[in-house]
Amino acid sequence: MKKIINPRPNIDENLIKPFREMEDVLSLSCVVGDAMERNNVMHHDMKPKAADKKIIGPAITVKLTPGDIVDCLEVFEIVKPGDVIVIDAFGETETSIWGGLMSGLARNAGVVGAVIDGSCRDTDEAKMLGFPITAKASGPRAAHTAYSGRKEPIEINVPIVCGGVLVKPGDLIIADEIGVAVVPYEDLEKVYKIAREQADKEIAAREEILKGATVDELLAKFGRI
Ligand SMILES: O=C([O-])CC(=O)C(=O)O
Ligand SMILES: [Mg+2]
Repeated sequence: MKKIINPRPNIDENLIKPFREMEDVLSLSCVVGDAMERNNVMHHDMKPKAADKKIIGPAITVKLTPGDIVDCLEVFEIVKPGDVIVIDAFGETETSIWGGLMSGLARNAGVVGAVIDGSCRDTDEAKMLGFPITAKASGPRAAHTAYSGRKEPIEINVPIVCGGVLVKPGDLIIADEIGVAVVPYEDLEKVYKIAREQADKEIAAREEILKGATVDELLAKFGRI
């Protein structure tokens, strides 16, 4: 059975940290998506299913196999604190490939969230643990792994498609209650600059609106709404 387990890529935390510091920015997935000309935004049905917490961190990717999807237990040996586990389960919504015990293992490893193009379960447990999961669906039926003992076929740290977007190992994931934006690793510096500028303009515009500014006044001052 196919099994590819690539090491974690080298990730410069200095490129990730400024995004982590944007945690309090409202509509963060929108702001970061805008900074990429509204590209690299996952499908709208990728939504939080567990803890009410933003997910910001570099992707450790998992690619499963349609028709034989397994739990990605080996990923816990590779992840580092701050990572996000991103799983391509081919949009399969009837078989969950992530559960509460896995959320606990991920949390213990310092993983800041899971993003799943597929289904998860035990979301009550993940909420109790404070572990955020963004997924397409949730439901009780799980993969065969616990019965079969098989942990393959699986590929870890290969390029995947998740929520319709290409995700390479090390790309930055920004997931909030609105959705998920993916910043390619090589674009981090450029996208951060644009996103920070937009966030600052929005903070200023929000204040003006609270004071009663009109559309024309806002356009004159900020160039856009
Ligand atoms: O049994 C599974 O497939 C996963 C699960 O429920 C858990 O991690 O708690
Ligand atoms: Mg469980």
